[in-house]
Amino acid sequence: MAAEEHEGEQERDSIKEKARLRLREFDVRDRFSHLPLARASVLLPLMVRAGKLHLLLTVRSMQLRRSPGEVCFPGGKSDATDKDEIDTALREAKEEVGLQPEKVEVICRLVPGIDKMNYLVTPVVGFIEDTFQPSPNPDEVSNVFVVPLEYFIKPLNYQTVPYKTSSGYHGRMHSFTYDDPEHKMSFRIWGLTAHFAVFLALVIFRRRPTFEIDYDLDNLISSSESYFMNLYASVYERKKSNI
Ligand SMILES: CC(C)(COP(=O)(O)OP(=O)(O)OC[C@H]1O[C@@H](n2cnc3c(N)ncnc32)[C@H](O)[C@@H]1OP(=O)(O)O)[C@@H](O)C(=O)NCCC(=O)NCCSC(=O)CC(=O)O
Ligand SMILES: [Mg+2]
Repeated sequence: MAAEEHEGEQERDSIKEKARLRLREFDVRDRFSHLPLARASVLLPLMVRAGKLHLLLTVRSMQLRRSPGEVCFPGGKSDATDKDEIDTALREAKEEVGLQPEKVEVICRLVPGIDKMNYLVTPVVGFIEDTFQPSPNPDEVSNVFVVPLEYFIKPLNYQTVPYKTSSGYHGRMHSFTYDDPEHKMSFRIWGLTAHFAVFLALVIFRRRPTFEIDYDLDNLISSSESYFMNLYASVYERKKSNI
């Protein structure tokens, strides 16, 4: 093996090892699995390219009823046959982009989010091979692209949108526009997907982003969990009053 190649491999291994250690500290395992909401999972697929961590994202097909044309992670609703949130994420990633489950090194589950249909959405983080070639299922996915993870703390094109959910919860929504040199296209990453990407970047880099966030960086675990619990409480109160 050539010397530079060996160096490249070592560098990649050390980037991955650092990320693994940080991510494991934030693993929530099944701590939120008992909550009485419908469930979905997404896979946050990480890979190392040119010495940097990258995140793989998809563009939803225009035919889909829910969120057509929006950028999201591979993922979907839980199926009765899924053992847990990890199973759901891996099954959906296989269906949508042809990623073989055995080619994913699952690292952890992060604090969930809640989507506009009140699904509890669990992000599952895993490493995939840097050489992975997606085969998107055209019924569900119209495009696949990768973004350097750092973009989600140091973006070139960023907007923040204040919002209020139907349950009355006030928050901040991130919106990134990423000019992808590979596709020569711009992608807009916002909402729940951007929320997960930012959190992942904060966990791994522990650096202050160039925009404002709703977490205390010095207490990221507890502040991300209280952010979620506030959101959950507002959804739950509303669900109860609708019964
Ligand atoms: C929550 C989710 C993980 C749930 O996943 P999916 O919606 O992909 O669910 P899924 O994969 O199980 O199925 C998608 C739909 O496709 C249908 N479907 C499945 N196979 C199909 C096929 N072969 N042909 C046509 N349709 C098919 C399913 O029946 C389902 O329809 P049906 O649904 O009709 O049963 C995702 O929706 C998500 O990531 N949402 C956030 C996206 C986002 O960030 N958008 C930007 C901002 S908006 C935002 O942030 C607010 C928010 O979304 O909350
Ligand atoms: Mg899906």
